[in-house]
Amino acid sequence: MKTIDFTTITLNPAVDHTLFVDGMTLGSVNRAIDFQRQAGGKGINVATMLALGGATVAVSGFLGRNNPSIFDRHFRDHGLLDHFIRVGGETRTGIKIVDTKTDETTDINLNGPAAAESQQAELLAKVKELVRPGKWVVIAGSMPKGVAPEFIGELIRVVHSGEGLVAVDSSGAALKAAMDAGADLAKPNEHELAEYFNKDLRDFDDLVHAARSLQKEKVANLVVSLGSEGVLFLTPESEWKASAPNVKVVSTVGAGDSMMAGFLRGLADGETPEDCARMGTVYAWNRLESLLPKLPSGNVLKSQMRQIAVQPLTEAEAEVSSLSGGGPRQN
Ligand SMILES: Nc1ncnc2c1ncn2[C@@H]1O[C@H](COP(=O)(O)OP(=O)(O)OP(=O)(O)O)[C@@H](O)[C@H]1O
Ligand SMILES: O=P(O)(O)OC[C@@]1(O)O[C@H](CO)[C@@H](O)[C@@H]1O
Repeated sequence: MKTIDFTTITLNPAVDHTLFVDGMTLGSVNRAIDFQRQAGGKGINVATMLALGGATVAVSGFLGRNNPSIFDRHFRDHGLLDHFIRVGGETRTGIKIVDTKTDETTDINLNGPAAAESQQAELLAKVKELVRPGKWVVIAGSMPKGVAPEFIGELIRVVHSGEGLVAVDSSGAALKAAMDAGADLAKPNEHELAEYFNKDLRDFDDLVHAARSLQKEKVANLVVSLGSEGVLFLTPESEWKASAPNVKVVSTVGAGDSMMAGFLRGLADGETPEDCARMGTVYAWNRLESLLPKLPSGNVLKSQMRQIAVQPLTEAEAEVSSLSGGGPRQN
């Protein structure tokens, strides 16, 4: 089999329908000024950005048998190695409404087809085949019907038994199961972090405290994405905060997935944690400014890396507390 640099697993992919509306009004007729339909789902989005960066990426998970063409085309166009298990029914739709007046994106994610126990066993066998020692396997996105959150733990054990590394982007019970099973990297956003600890994170202090305790107790590499406020990256050796310069946001769909791709690319290339935070932010930045996934040439990427503001987390904490007197964050 071809060399595989990364594998991504999307248990619940989606055909994303992005609608641009100039001023959305609930309860009335709205007209879209633009529309885009593309193959999506968190693991597929991560894989696409990794492939655009030059990596060989295998994609797996569960894909509906009845509407494969948009995915077949996407995998072909990006050179993704298709190892999806086909399940009965249609891959679900994800509706993304981008309000160009407020710059807000609203997601309505539909339910996808169920994966039977035999198909889950098939996926575990497939992942066993795809794992490579020292290479990252990404498990990203929600769980489809019929799949228990603990299945993520089973996937992690298969990857670890093949000496691979696991990065997880999930939420709720699945994130808990992944933390208990010993994932090597996790990328919750601040809401998922609050949900994990079942408490409000009222200010930056609360956020940092929660991130530190998750990193110390459960996961070596913790990435906490903070939307327009940037990202935190905590490892056993160091803690960083990074943010992009002024970004002209076209859509936020897939920004977190692109960030994950950039971090993994940095880690796989043996970059410092500081440069991994830069790379993650640059990948997210490029995704935010384009409706279709894209990455610039190496030289432009390098110059973008230099524009990312990165500081030790302790420095960011001191800045925030001197600005706010330690009070609640102003978003
Ligand atoms: N408006 C913005 N301006 C600048 N950077 C942004 C903006 N929105 C997002 N980013 C960058 O993209 C990264 C990921 O965005 P965000 O935190 O929204 O993703 P997420 O919530 O993790 O995504 P997902 O829904 O895929 O889990 C952020 O950490 C930040 O670096
Ligand atoms: O329902 P999930 O699996 O949590 O998220 C699915 C999804 O919103 O995530 C991607 C963006 O991150 C989209 O391509 C896709 O529609």
